[in-house]
Amino acid sequence: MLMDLGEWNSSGNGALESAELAGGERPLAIEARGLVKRFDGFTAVDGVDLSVPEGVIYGVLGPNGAGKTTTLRMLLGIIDPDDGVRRVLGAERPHDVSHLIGYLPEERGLYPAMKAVEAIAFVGALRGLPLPEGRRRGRQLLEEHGLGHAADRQIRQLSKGMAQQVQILSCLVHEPRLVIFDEPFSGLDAINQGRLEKMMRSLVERGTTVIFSTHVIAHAERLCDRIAIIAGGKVPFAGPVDLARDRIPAQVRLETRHADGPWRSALPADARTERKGNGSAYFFFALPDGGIEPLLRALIEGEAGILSLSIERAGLHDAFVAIAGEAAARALAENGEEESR
Ligand SMILES: Nc1ncnc2c1ncn2[C@@H]1O[C@H](COP(=O)(O)OP(=O)(O)OP(=O)(O)O)[C@@H](O)[C@H]1O
Repeated sequence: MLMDLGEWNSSGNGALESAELAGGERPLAIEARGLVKRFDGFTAVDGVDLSVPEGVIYGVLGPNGAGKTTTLRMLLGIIDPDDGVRRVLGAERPHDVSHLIGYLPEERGLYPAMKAVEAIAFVGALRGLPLPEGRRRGRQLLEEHGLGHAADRQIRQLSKGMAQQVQILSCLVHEPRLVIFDEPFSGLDAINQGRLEKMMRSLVERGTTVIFSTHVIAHAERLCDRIAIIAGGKVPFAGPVDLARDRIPAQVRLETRHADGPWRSALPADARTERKGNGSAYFFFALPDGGIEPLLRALIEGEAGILSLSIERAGLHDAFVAIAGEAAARALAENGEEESR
């Protein structure tokens, strides 16, 4: 049964998460609680909570089949959830605010016979923008993004990447407050990926909220203020990128003049060792829970001869693999249990 957000918030637990994850006083562009979607008995999305503050770039990360597109479609009102609630730009029915939203679907496609500028104006018209204004803005957008030469060419005459860029611009022509891009980088070359990143940043500078899904973590790491990781239809992590990186310990790389000594007992038992010919050694291990200071003390007192020491925080890629991998394995095990019942 669907509940409303007020009801959900008063349950306590969710209100806490919402305040924690939304970051300060910013109003939320999107608030979703307990979204569930089933297809023929298969649960594709299984209780997704999302809080996206206005004016940020928010990444929805997940492996193939994780439930990203299904979640985005529920937020847009393209499909309805079987359970849970969502509020988009303050509206409980996403269709009421569709004129404020731009959307790039995972399946690309503009009418092949349309000219680029007409295609942009057409998408704008679907969002309530008068066609002549759509044509004017469309031409301007194409010029601004280095595609002025393509304005009067049919979509079928453009390369796949160019057509995708035109479609991305069509999402912006009505100057939406919220843009949802499903896998916007796939199909673009490295130069155009860079341009798209720049465009996303400038949208946010103007106050637009940008949500995009991806399985290319580097884009999210460069762009996002906040992310949600979806795996197996659930959200094992939602929040600031740094918080995700902190989910796995930093890696320590230590080089000592001596390879052995009583100080070795201060190193984690699973430290990987590489001995060098001159008697010195490298050690690689996860930063211990107690931090580096107790270890440093032992190394200094034991005269290990520290030659170099670096502590590297985990990248988002490694954090993603750990968080998503664990969640996907859990979902698989739960599904197996359900099937065997
Ligand atoms: N209309 C549908 N009918 C049946 N199953 C569906 C439908 N849409 C999605 N699914 C299933 O739901 C699961 C989640 O799909 P979804 O497209 O949301 O994943 P995704 O995270 O976007 O994946 P990808 O990164 O591969 O695009 C998949 O197992 C998919 O097969």
